[in-house]
Amino acid sequence: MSPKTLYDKIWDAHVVHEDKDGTCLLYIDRHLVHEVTSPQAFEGLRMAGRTVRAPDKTIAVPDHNVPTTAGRDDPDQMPEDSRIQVAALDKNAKDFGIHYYPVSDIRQGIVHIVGPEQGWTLPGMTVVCGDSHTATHGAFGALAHGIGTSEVEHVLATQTLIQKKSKNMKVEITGKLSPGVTAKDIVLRIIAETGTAGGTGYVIEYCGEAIRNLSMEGRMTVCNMAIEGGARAGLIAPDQTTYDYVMGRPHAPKGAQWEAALNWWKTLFSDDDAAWDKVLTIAGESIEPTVTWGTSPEDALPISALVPSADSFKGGKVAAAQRSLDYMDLKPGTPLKEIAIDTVFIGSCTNGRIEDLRAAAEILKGRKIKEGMRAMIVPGSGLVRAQAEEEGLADIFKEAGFEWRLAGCSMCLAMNPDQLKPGERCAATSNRNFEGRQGRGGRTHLMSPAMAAAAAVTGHITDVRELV
Ligand SMILES: CC(C)[C@H](C(=O)O)[C@@H](O)C(=O)O
Ligand code: SF4
Repeated sequence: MSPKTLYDKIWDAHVVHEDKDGTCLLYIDRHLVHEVTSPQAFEGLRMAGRTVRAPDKTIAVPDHNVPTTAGRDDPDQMPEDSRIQVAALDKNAKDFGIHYYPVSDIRQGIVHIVGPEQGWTLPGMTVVCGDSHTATHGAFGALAHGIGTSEVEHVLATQTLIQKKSKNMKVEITGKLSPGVTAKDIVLRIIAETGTAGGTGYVIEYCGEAIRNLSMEGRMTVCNMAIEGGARAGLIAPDQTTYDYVMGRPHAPKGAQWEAALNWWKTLFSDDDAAWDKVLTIAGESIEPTVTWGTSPEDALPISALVPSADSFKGGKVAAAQRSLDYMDLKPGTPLKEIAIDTVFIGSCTNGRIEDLRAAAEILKGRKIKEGMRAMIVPGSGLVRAQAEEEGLADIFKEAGFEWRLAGCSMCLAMNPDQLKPGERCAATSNRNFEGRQGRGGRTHLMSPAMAAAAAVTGHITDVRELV
C-alpha cells in the first residue's frame, strides 16, 4: 500500500462515490448547526418536504446572537433580528428532532466548544458546520471544515457532502516553547509566516514536539485558526492526550465500542514516507508572545517588535499595510508594548476554554485592571463557566474588575450586544481582527489569554513575561 497522510486516511474512509474528475461524495459523521447559517437550510427542507437524514448525528446550539448578560433567556432581552434567528433554531431543532442545547441549558455555548466537550467530536470523523471555524475539531484528528448554507441543507438532507480533495501541507513546530508562550502564539506565528493565503488549497497537519506537548485545549486553539491561514482544515494526529480528553464524555463510545474505536484511532497518523505538497518548519524556541498590529491575522509580530512602516512591505501589500495603519491609528516605529488599550475581551472558540481562563487567572490573581478599562471574560460554554466558578477563577476575575459573562460568541464578532464603539481599542483572544469585526470603527489586537490579561492590568499591550 502506498504511504498516506492522516488526511488521506480519513478522506479515503469516507468516500461514498468518486466521479471521474475527482469530485467526491463524502459521508459526514457529525453535523453541527448554529442559528446564523441554518434558517434557510431548514426552510429548504420544509419546502421540499424532506426530513433530516440523520438527526442523531446533528447537533444544534445558539451562540452568535445570544446576549451574555443575566436574564438573556427572556426573549425580550434580545434585539429583534437575534430573537428571530434563535427562535427559528428552537423551532427547527424541535420540528426535525435533532440534538439541541438551548440558551437555558448549562451545556449551551459556542458550537466549537460544545461539540468536543460533549464528546460529539471524535478522531477519524468528518465534521462539518456552517461556520468557518469548524477547523477547531481537527485537533482531535477529525477532518473538520466549514460549509455554506446550501451545503448545510445538503448535509441535513443526505448526511453527505460534495467535495474535491485538497493538497497535503505539513506544519512542524519542533522543540519546546519558552515560558509565557502558548498555542495562540504558535498559530499567530504560523499565519505571520504563511500569510492568510499560504494554506489555500491545502489541509494542514500540525506536528512536531511543541504540538505534541499541547493539551487538547491548546491543540484546538491552533486548529481553530487554520482557516485564517487559508487552509481548508487543520489536523493533529490523535494520541494519548486525545484519548484521555475524549474518554467518559457523554457521547463518546463506551465499553467494547470504546475499544473498537481506539483500535481505529491508533491507525490515524501520517505514514513516515507520506508525500507532502508543502512543508513549513518552525523552531518552538524561536516563538515569542505574539500580537497583531493590523487588520488581518497575518499582521502578527513578536511582542518585542515595533509597528512596521508600510514601505517595509512589497507590492500590493504596501497599500494594504498603510490602510491597516490608518484604520488602527498606529504610527510606524511605535513599540507594540506601548500601544494603549481600553477594552479587553477574553473568550471565543479560539480561547474560551478552561485552560485559557486558568492562564488569565494566573496573571490576574491579586491584581486589578487599570482604572477605566472595560474588561470581560466570556466562557465558551456554560460548563466551562461552572468549572471556572468551582475552581475559584471567577472570583479572581471579579475581584480584578472583569465582568463575568454567560457563554456565547460575544465580542468576537458584532452580532450581539457585546460590541466595540468606534475608535475603541481591544486586546482580544479571538481569531479575527478585520475592520469592524468587533463593532464599527473598533480596533482589535489579537493575542493569547495571558497577554490579554496582562494588557488589562497595565492598560497597554504588555509582554506577559514581565508580569509572572
Ligand atoms: C457567522 C459565521 C458564519 C462566521 C463564520 O463562518 O466563521 C462567524 O462564526 C465568524 O467567526 O466570522
Ligand atoms: S466565537 Fe467567533 S470565531 Fe468562533 S464561531 Fe463565534 S463568531 Fe465565529
